[in-house]
Amino acid sequence: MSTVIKGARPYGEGDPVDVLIEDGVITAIGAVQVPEGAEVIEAAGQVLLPGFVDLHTHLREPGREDTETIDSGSAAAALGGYTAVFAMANTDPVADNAVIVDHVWRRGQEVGLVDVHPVGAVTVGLKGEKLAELGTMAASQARVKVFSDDGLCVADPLLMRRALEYSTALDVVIAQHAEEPRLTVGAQAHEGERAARLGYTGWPAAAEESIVARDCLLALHANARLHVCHVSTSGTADVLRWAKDRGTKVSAEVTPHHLLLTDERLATYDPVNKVNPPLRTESDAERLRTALAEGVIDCVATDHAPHAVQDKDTEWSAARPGMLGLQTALSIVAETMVRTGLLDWRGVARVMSERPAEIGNLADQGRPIAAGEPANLTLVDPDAEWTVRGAELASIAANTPYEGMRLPGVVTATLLRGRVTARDGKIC
Ligand SMILES: NC(=O)N[C@@H](CC(=O)O)C(=O)O
Ligand SMILES: [Zn+2]
Ligand SMILES: [Zn+2]
Repeated sequence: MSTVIKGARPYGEGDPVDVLIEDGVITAIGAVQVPEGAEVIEAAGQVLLPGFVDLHTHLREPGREDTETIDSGSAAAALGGYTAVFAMANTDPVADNAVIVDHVWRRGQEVGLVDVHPVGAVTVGLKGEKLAELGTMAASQARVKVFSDDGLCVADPLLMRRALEYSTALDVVIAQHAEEPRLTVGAQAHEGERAARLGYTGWPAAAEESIVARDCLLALHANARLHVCHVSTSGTADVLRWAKDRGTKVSAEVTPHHLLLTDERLATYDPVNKVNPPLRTESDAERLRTALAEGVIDCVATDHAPHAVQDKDTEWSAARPGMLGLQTALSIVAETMVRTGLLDWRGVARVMSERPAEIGNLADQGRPIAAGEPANLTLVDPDAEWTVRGAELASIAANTPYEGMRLPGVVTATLLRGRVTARDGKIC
């Protein structure tokens, strides 16, 4: 089985080249003779990148298959240019044991569009009371590499410390949803002038920053790896810079929506804009963009969070937090980071593929585009634009905050180990 991508520009650099892929591996780059019977993808100068890796996806299976399944979520991921995603543990039942994580892993392999790596829960039932069996999950068929109670914060400092200590022996990473729960009781939106005017209880920046600071110190003293989920404030960027300068093994992600959207959206009253952590101010978003460009924030993760109409289309306070992200991530990064000159395409490869693959400890993802490397690839038309329609996205739920927006950057093909999983907006 061979495929030739004709006339692509790896990392958007240099003259167009042909890429020959045989048996899932890149075997030649340059002017390639098309083998008999090979599948040909005419790239016409488009940008070729390593397949994207999402450290933070909610696929809702098991438990809420009315909003997303491993099948539908894998399709959304492939169409968005992803070749691997990490599926969060806040399912029903919770992914806090080997049976559930193995189901998620196996189902992902059956669907075959993207590698679905289950995230294991840190605490039993996400209850924050006692540690889940991290070792059993790490040794299971799913080989769990990332643990998180995402949706909830591991707030107890003693439990968090233990989790970090165990993680070093298992060579896994603890990903924290940084939210001091005592500071966010009843919180509905970013604590600031806009929330105050609408009478919403505020979600203060310090609720995030205080946990990030605490966890960085715990990780430093335990010599453990910590990953910070969905950074949303400029103060968190300050803490991360400080911690990294001191040698803390901390990594962090930012979501596309926190790069682009702000609490100005509160004025719409539309709960499609409700998310945790909340949309912050313009100056926060600006700082998150520069922190990502500088590497203070390591990568982009979608926090793709599908929700049913009845859980979203209600009054603000009753709506669930979360928004879709897999199929729009590349375009939001193109809009906020590439068009602004903050990142070139090599930088996009770093924040959407290489760094997330390293943090998630995936040996076969985020690899260089070179002969001998696995053919996990994404082809992007940087000049094309498209209009977002929630109903047309592959997810079962349709809660996109970008409805009707015209965005730059179109994923034209995704290849997983040489197999074309998505092409021109269709699943293959
Ligand atoms: N981001 C959200 O607003 N919601 C997530 C949970 C989470 O990531 O905290 C969800 O599971 O819906
Ligand atoms: Zn979260
Ligand atoms: Zn999440």
